[in-house]
Amino acid sequence: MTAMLQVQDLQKSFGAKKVLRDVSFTVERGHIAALVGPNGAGKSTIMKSILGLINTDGGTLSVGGKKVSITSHQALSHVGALIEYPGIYPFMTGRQHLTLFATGADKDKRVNDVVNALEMNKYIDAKAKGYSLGMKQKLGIAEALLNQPDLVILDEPMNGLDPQAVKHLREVIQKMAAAGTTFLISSHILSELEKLADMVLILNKGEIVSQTTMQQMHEGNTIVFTIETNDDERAKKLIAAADLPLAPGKGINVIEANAGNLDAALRLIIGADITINSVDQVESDLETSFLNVVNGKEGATNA
Ligand SMILES: Nc1ncnc2c1ncn2[C@@H]1O[C@H](COP(=O)(O)OP(=O)(O)OP(=O)(O)O)[C@@H](O)[C@H]1O
Repeated sequence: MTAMLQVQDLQKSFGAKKVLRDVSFTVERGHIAALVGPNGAGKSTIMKSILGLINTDGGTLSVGGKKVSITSHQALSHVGALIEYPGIYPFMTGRQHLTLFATGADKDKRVNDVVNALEMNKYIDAKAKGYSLGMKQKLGIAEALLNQPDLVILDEPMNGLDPQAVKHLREVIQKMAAAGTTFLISSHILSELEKLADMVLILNKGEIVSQTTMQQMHEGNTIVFTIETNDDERAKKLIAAADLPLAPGKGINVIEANAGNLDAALRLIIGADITINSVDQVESDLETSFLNVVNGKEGATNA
């Protein structure tokens, strides 16, 4: 089956600065891909390239099997997007904005559906000049989702949204994905992307350094146990002397790279008559994996 989004060897420089280096990835229909990376990594540049908003220096981009470029936009007729800040006209109501962008035979129904889905009824008929940051952001998202797109590209969609709205947006996106819509989403809120996406692309300095499913990311995570004792200093020395791997930090953080490391550490501590107060498994999450990959502590895993 043709991938919904295919990016192949994408290159982009701004003047002498190389911003994207051979970026390649594929997102299949109905999947939610998270694009994560430090500030300036090139996330928005990738998104703008896919949307044919900027010239690229090399590579190919295709949506639903059709090529996209700055001069060829036909493939984008079924793509919704929110890049950076939503364009808002202060003296128009939210509903007027949506009606302006709605396509298809029953525009009013499309507008009502998206307003209901994103719970914007209370303010949709007020002028946008009175909207809060979060309300404007939701209007921008509503525009992106309005026309039943096949592919949706959202750059930092959670910006300005309260936790309730973030949760609600997640549910709307997952429901649309289950019905076949494909998403490419960037965000700095990694904990949210972790709940939302099923695929993770980590971008660093214009290169995809890791491309994996969310499940593989979890499975590949290192498990760390933190042990608290009545004599951490002595316990730590014993563990280090036995060559058991310790993660940096103040407490005793044993890395369970091989099964049995925790057992061995606990035996050493008990054997030395040191009292164990607690043993906790440190939550391993997307943030840890992200930091590891970006800081070069892990090799790239290509799914
Ligand atoms: N129009 C432009 N002219 C010159 N340089 C640009 C332009 N747009 C982006 N850049 C540069 O390209 C690099 C990547 O920018 P981009 O906005 O794609 O990063 P990002 O990953 O989206 O960052 P952030 O997380 O901060 O939004 C940055 O160094 C940025 O300064």
